[in-house]
Amino acid sequence: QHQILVFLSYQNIAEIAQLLDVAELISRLEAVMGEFSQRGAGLVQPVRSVVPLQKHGGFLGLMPAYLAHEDILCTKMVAFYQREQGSSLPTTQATVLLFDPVSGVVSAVMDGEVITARRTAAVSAISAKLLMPRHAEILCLLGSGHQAVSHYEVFTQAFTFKEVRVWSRSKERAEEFARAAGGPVTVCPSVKEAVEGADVIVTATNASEPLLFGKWVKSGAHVAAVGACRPDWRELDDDLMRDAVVYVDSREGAAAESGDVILSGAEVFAELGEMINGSMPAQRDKTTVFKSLGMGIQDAVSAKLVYDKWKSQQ
Ligand SMILES: NC(=O)C1=CN([C@@H]2O[C@H](COP(=O)(O)OP(=O)(O)OC[C@H]3O[C@@H](n4cnc5c(N)ncnc54)[C@H](O)[C@@H]3O)[C@@H](O)[C@H]2O)C=CC1
Ligand SMILES: O=C([O-])C1=[NH+]CCC1
Repeated sequence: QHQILVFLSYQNIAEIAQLLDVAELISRLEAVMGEFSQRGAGLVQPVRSVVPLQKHGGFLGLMPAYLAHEDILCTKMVAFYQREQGSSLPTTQATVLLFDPVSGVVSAVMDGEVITARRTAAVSAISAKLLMPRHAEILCLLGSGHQAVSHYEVFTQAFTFKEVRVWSRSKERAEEFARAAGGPVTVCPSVKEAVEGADVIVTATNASEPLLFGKWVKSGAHVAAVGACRPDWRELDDDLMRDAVVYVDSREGAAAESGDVILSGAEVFAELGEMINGSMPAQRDKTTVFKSLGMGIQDAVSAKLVYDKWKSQQ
């Protein structure tokens, strides 16, 4: 009898978090990103289709992927919105469907919150591992929402920093973030003060105008830019985009969706996967930007990890 895993309640979100081990996830993401950048026939992932919800200031993104070698068929549906400050509605909500690729039958329906948060931070951590200064001491997080939290968790698990800073539009939110963090976090009153001297900067905001300016960024620093996923949204200014060596998760994705890339006219140097598979170098000594947009293959390997771990416990 066919059994479908349904992980959609609040309790299930905690279960997914328990099943999705960060170290395992990083290793699976490295493998799939490296394979993606070879553009072999074994991996099918169209650029995300995005349906604008103009009336509501939102978008619905559809993110299918098929990984032939591991026979993983998956799609994520993610709704994301630009909310007024203080709105109680969530900005990002996702659901992940995993299929049996032999029959096409759905094998799992999962809430996508943990998968989206953790796999995005894990991909940023891979970029930082390859591109941040060798003796990085200061991590700076811009934003204090879901992605900022997951980046804090994954980065402090993967690396050791002497200082972690956070800046957020709302000082109260930044203070809440610092209180909830598992270690000391300095709350900074401005973006400038937060980023000055930082070795690694994560931008994880819903901004649509640049908030991080190149003139504030230390030479040689690494920026993992996670927000601004629409062609007319920005987090980074032109100076930073043009002066830094720019890496992306997918060249096609960046050309279609990244306002920071499209509007600055910056050249994309390489994909993260090209560094992983050795076809392009990691320019660690330069100032670097990793522009992340999110990919269906990342959700697919994450969902498969959760599913396999759950199955092994049945
Ligand atoms: N690259 C990727 O794979 C993914 C990217 N994202 C993007 O990451 C960003 C953050 O997502 P979440 O943490 O889930 O959202 P969230 O709503 O939990 O947090 C958003 C943060 O941005 C801040 N913010 C909102 N508008 C701002 C503005 N105009 N200027 C400065 N700060 C502002 C908020 O105060 C909050 O700290 C979003 O842009 C989202 O679309 C989300 C999922 C995956
Ligand atoms: O990859 C993803 O899930 C998203 N990227 C931008 C908004 C959601």
